[in-house]
Amino acid sequence: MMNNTARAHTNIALIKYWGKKDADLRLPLMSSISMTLDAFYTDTNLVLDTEDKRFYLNGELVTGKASERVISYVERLQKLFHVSGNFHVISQNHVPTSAGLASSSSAFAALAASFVKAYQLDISKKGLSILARLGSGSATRSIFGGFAIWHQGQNSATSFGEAIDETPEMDLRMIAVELNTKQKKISSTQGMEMAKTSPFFIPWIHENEAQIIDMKAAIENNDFTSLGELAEQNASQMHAVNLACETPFTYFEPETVALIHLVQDLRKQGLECYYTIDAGPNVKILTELRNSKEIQKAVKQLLPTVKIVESGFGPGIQYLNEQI
Ligand SMILES: Nc1ncnc2c1ncn2[C@@H]1O[C@H](COP(=O)(O)OP(=O)(O)OP(=O)(O)O)[C@@H](O)[C@H]1O
Ligand SMILES: C[C@@](O)(CCOP(=O)(O)OP(=O)(O)O)CC(=O)O
Repeated sequence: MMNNTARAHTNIALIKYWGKKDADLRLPLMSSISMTLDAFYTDTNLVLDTEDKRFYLNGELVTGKASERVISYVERLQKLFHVSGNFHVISQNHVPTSAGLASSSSAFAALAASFVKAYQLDISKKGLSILARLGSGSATRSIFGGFAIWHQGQNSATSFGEAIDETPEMDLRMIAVELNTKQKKISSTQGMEMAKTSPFFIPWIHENEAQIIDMKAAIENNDFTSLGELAEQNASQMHAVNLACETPFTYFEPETVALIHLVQDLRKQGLECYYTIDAGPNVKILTELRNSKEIQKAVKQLLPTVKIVESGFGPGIQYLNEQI
């Protein structure tokens, strides 16, 4: 049996994607910039010519909505490339699923890559990023390591991810504080639709262009302080949009807010760090290597039971061994 296993690492957006202009094509209303992480990843093998269509995640058969999303995604790619047949998607998440730790970014990047391998298609990384986008927007950026940008584009052909710097020199660590890794109630797809009802949604989109320019400059200049300040501001704005919706909602839990205060306090004490938060309660703290251990100690003191995972820059898409 051919092994088509692809490994994709998750990425965390520093300038976030939160809003679509075309839901079916997953065309965003803004560009986004991310850091690919080495600590979290997904391995996915698309097995062809099976008796039926199935999705296995972490060794268990998945049914219902989560399975439909994955199966209909593969069917969509099959149509695009004029191929057909049954398949099994066999995937392992080395990241908590649906908890705002970007499992969908690594999931659909790995699945798109495995599809391309299974059907022996000759696709560039840019093309692969476009295919990944059809599964989950943030997956466009997980094709690349280091820092990546997703250009919002005008249509499917112009909305793709690109590497900014795959082997950055910046001393940047991301400390993921896993408060709660239960599946969230409002998926990212739902959350960003609801966000459109917020009076802050249009201003949020307008801020994006300048933030992208500034974040690119911070990366180019190896400027951790500017990167952290911008990332924190951008994440806070995204969560403010959600709180002001017609039906207000938030992904924050009490511990999320406690960690925001902790980061601010540590900064006052001279330990430079910043937070970013995605569609879930978990907090990611941006810092430099020299302060990382002390910050983790402070988090443990405040919340002794949480799991903490430190991450550096991860690589782009990879294929695992050829034969099994
Ligand atoms: N390994 C996998 N293979 C295929 N689909 C997966 C895999 N892991 C997660 N998914 C699917 O990805 C989606 C998770 O996206 P969702 O937006 O809810 O959560 P998330 O993990 O917080 O990701 P993000 O932070 O990118 O929003 C779910 O539909 C889930 O079933
Ligand atoms: C807050 C975010 O993590 C939202 C990610 O949203 P998804 O990429 O999961 O959304 P869909 O395209 O609907 O699948 C910000 C980001 O990663 O840019």
